[in-house]
Amino acid sequence: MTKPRTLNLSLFLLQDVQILEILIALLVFILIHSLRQRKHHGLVPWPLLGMLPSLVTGLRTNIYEWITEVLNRQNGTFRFKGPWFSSLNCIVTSDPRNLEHLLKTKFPLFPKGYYFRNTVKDLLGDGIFNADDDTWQKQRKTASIEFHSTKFRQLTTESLFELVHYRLLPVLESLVKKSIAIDLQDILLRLTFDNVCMIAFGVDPGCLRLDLPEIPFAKAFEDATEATVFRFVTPTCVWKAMRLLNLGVERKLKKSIKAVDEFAENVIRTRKKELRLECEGTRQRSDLLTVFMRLKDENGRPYSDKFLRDICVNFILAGRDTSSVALSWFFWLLQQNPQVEENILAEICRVVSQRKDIKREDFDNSLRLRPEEIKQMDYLHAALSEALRLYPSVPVDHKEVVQDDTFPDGTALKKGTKVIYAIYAMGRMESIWGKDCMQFRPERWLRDGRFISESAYKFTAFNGGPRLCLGKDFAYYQMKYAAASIIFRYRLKVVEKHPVVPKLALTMYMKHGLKANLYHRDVAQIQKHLEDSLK
Ligand code: HEM
Repeated sequence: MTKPRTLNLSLFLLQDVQILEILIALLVFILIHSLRQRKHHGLVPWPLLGMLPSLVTGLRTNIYEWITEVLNRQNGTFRFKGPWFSSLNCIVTSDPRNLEHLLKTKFPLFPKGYYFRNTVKDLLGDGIFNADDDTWQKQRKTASIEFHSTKFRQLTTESLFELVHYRLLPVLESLVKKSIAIDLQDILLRLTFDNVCMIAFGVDPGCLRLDLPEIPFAKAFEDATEATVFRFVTPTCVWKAMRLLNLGVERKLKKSIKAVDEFAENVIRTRKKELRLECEGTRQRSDLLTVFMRLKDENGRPYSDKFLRDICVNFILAGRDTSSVALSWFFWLLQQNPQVEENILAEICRVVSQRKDIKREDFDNSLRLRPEEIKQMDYLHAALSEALRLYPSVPVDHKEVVQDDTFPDGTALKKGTKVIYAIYAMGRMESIWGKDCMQFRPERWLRDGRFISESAYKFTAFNGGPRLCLGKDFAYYQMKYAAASIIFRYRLKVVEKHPVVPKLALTMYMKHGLKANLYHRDVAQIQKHLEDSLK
């Protein structure tokens, strides 16, 4: 009677041992496989999951630092393998030779592509950031003519002057008087939002006011970009299912897009009304939205409200977030590099002291910088470029391969491959910027005191080739004007222990803003620079 039981037990143990052996063999196989793969790709590809576990580690820390570290180990290019069920496979590169190939030499082979368009379509629609081919070309041409017109330049100079002197500085002054710590990023976002609306749609939304009003649109816009970025790190089938079932992040996205749409629709409705009045003989307008409203599509019909909505949303994204987050990182870097701030102050005093009939007493709070003076500020231009090198407003960008090709570094590219170019990582590579690549050193941009620009394929903060940022000149002018006006009057001190980290979004916001106290600039400090300038 005991025999069969012993047999059963032996059989059971034997089975157990076999399972254990199989498991050990499998583990050894995975380990060897992973180590071999790691040699090739720098990241461990797990069966079924691909390199997803490594990506998750990156997402839990600082994703941009993680990409930089992997790219540094892999000489500037690596192939990311996602799980078998996902659409995360892509090539990530920071090699300037590849960038030139991608953005200029073989530009037609690398559109934004179906995957990108599909992922951001709910938010950006067919707007310029999300368009290829004819749709892109038409918007680019129209916007380019407008951006380079004298009228537009005049409009941008005047609107910025008004915003800085009648809104930004009074708001800062009132906060200084009340000794209240401010979120500088929030204030700058308000400034650039009002500014882009004024130049792109001729509308002043009045975000930057003394009472710093709650702007539901701004919150909705931030939530929408954040949720859209989440789609890039989620398998397509998963986010599509979540969208269908209206769950989690997708639910939030839908809600925030609704608020964004309402804002854009309101702008379009108001403008249409104004255009009708214009026909009846009131004042003429010539902002970007009006220009598009006067155009006809390929069927000779006016553009649809949906397309006009896309144009609005894309220009807000282009003009609002980029300059304000760049300025926030710039002020954060100044805090750690007080000598750079001192040099900027010295430059402002030197440039202004060249005015005819300038008197010492003119160097006070009422001083208003002039456009031609802003253009002479090469050191400030260099310092902003240096901030954008280390903290590019668009930290990564995306293209898709439409025909088999090979990168100059030898990487084979199959049709349909997604290519990520890591702009943040490019700014921090020793191979591109030298041993001091991590230092904030505006001098690297100067020769004999004059600003010298870098190749767009090394310094890709404004993109390059046919899709070079259309607002680059305006952005520099805007950032220089706002920065110089603030630095001349105030000293900034970031609140102690305030965490400064990037947020995962389409543009590189500071996750917790930039909480700081402002103090009036010491008059003696200004007078000293003035004495030096007048020597
Ligand atoms: C520091 C400020 C800025 C930075 C770093 C910046 C950066 C960029 C980048 C990286 C792109 C390429 C995006 C892509 O194709 O995926 C881009 C495109 C563009 N930018 Fe800017 N930008 C800035 C400010 C502005 C401003 C203020 C405007 C307008 C008011 C503007 C208008 C545009 C437009 C219209 C495009 C689309 C160009 C195209 O696809 O043909 N940008 N910008």
